[in-house]
Amino acid sequence: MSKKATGKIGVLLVNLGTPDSPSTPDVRKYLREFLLDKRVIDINAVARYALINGVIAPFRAPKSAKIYKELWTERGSPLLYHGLDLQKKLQASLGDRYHVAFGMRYQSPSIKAALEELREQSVDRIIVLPLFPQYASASTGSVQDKVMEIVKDWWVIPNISFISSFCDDPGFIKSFAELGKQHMAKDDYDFVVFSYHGVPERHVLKGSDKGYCQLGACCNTYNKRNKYCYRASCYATSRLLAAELGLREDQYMVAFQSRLGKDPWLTPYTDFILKDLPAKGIKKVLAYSPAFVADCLETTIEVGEEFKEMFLEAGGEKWQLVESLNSEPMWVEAVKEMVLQH
Ligand SMILES: C=CC1=C(C)c2cc3[nH]c(cc4nc(cc5[nH]c(cc1n2)c(C)c5CCC(=O)O)C(CCC(=O)O)=C4C)c(C)c3C=C
Ligand SMILES: [Fe+2]
Ligand SMILES: [Fe+2]
Repeated sequence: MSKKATGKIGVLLVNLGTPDSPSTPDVRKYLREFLLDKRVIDINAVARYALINGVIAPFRAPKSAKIYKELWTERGSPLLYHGLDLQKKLQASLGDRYHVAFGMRYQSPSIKAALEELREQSVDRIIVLPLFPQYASASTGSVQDKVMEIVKDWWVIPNISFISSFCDDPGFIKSFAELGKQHMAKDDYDFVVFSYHGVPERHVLKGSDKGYCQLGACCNTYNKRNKYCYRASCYATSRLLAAELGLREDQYMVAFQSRLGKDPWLTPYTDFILKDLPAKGIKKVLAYSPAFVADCLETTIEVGEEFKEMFLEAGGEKWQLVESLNSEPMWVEAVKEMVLQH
């Protein structure tokens, strides 16, 4: 009797990317690659190059380099070492039938090198998991774009599938809720802020299914029509986390951070709303950053330090960041389950 040939399954974990070092030239190199991506800055190529060369490279890069220096540790950038830790632990948990590789959309290790590593292992098929819970063209879409650009040149193209969104994945929600509960067990909080990385409103409207998403009540449910709407996905994650944490609707809020440029981005802006909270009697806030599954500049510095300072200055008493999932055992098991179920 013939035995069906079954080889290894490749798993490719991808995160956004980070500079190779916090020096200004390395940060500039990173920002250039990142912001020249037409899925990130979706304006015409001439204007995009002018923006990068005229503003980002000379002015933004040295400012960002200062912040990266604060973030940097002995192991380097957290986004990178948490990714490598997750890769190792997931490999150990999945065992020999799988080969787990890790790549970054920008800078290193590259997606190309990670895909070559999988090719070297003669994998039968590849499951790509962009490490962004909520689908956005600027994050998940860009990873999909890059993977396809690379494999289209291979002579033999393996079966490739993408886990494009996991904003409502039970393991993701449970693991993140557990981290919040640990803080709630140690102190009483008045309020929870779910602060997501923002995107320009235009990005959401461009991805809208035949005009379904209008930046309003359309995001109050998560359904077939808005499955890939970033805003709807952020609200879906928040509702599920709130339910798991036992929060009433008046005990939490969804907001968006990290605007760039003058176009309207998703509102409300976190840095605006947090200043109004103390006057409403909200003095102790637990802050989640659920657009990220690894700590990085956006969580540790922006939410954990900058927003904290603003909140305390506005009369707040405590602002506590819920650290990210990183390579927490519950999260490793949740990722394993996503891969096995896929
Ligand atoms: C959640 C996923 C992300 C989306 C969506 C996203 C969109 C997006 N980002 C910028 C501009 C910047 N983002 C920066 C940092 C950064 N962004 C993400 C993820 C998403 N971005 C991560 C994980 C990080 C942190 C990386 C790290 O090294 O720790 C930065 C650089 C930092 C800075 O200079 O402030 C910029 C710039 C745009 C324009 C955009 C969508 C249009
Ligand atoms: Fe970003
Ligand atoms: Fe919507």
